[in-house]
Amino acid sequence: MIAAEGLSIGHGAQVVGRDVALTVAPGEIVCLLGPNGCGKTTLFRTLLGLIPPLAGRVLLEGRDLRNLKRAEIARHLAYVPQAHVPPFPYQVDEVVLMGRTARMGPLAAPSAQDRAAALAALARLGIGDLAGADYSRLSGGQRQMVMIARALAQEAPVLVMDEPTASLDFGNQARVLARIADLAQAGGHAVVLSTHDPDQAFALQARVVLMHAGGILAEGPPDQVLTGARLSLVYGVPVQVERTASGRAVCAPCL
Ligand SMILES: Nc1ncnc2c1ncn2[C@@H]1O[C@H](COP(=O)(O)OP(=O)(O)OP(=O)(O)O)[C@@H](O)[C@H]1O
Repeated sequence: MIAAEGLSIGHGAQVVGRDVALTVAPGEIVCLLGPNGCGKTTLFRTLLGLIPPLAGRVLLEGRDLRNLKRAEIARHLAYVPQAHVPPFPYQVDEVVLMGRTARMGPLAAPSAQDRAAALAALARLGIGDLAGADYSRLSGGQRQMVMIARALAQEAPVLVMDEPTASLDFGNQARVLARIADLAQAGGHAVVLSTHDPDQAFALQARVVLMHAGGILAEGPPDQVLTGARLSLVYGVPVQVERTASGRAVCAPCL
């Protein structure tokens, strides 16, 4: 669905990562982990075609991203940014409708079908009752759900999410993660997300891509990739991975 081959990423002359290989299939969640500044956002921006690869290529449905027009990319690939308060008081359904842009003709007004798709996306995430609400007055968790709804309205099979649980409280983190799991399992979406919390990779049973020192240090199931030794190396503090009585893995720094 989306694949990166021999990718070097970076900004101009500054190489941030080399030899990045990555594939994400329908129904799969890939969790990108790594310390601040390791290049997660740079990789996302390259996957989205916002900055060019320094080497290698990104394939979307088997086609090189460089040969695709912006609207074509948007029909396959939706980006879920971290939710911020916008400067204007948009209504929630208007924000979600923005996800339909790539499916509308140039200068076309949203059709009844576009509006229906926006409302369906909100309903699918269980927040249909927020359609008429002022987006700027929502809680952080609700805003993040609306950003996901906007991506769903785009009807793109691949979802790229930049720290979707950043700045959310404990309950909202769990709610957003549950929705993401559902989008992959029931909806068949391919999801790539970044997080600073390795426990989330276990919770989602995601495939982990652990970035370190300008490349991918390890990749695979959380049980195999997220060992105490690797997490200690990558984050520079001693980390233990322990099992709870129910068998769940918990990563904790040894303070
Ligand atoms: N627009 C830019 N121009 C030049 N260098 C940049 C630009 N954006 C990021 N960088 C540099 O690229 C490197 C990787 O940054 P990036 O934002 O991709 O890391 P990250 O893993 O997403 O970090 P964080 O976890 O803090 O969000 C850093 O050294 C950063 O300073």
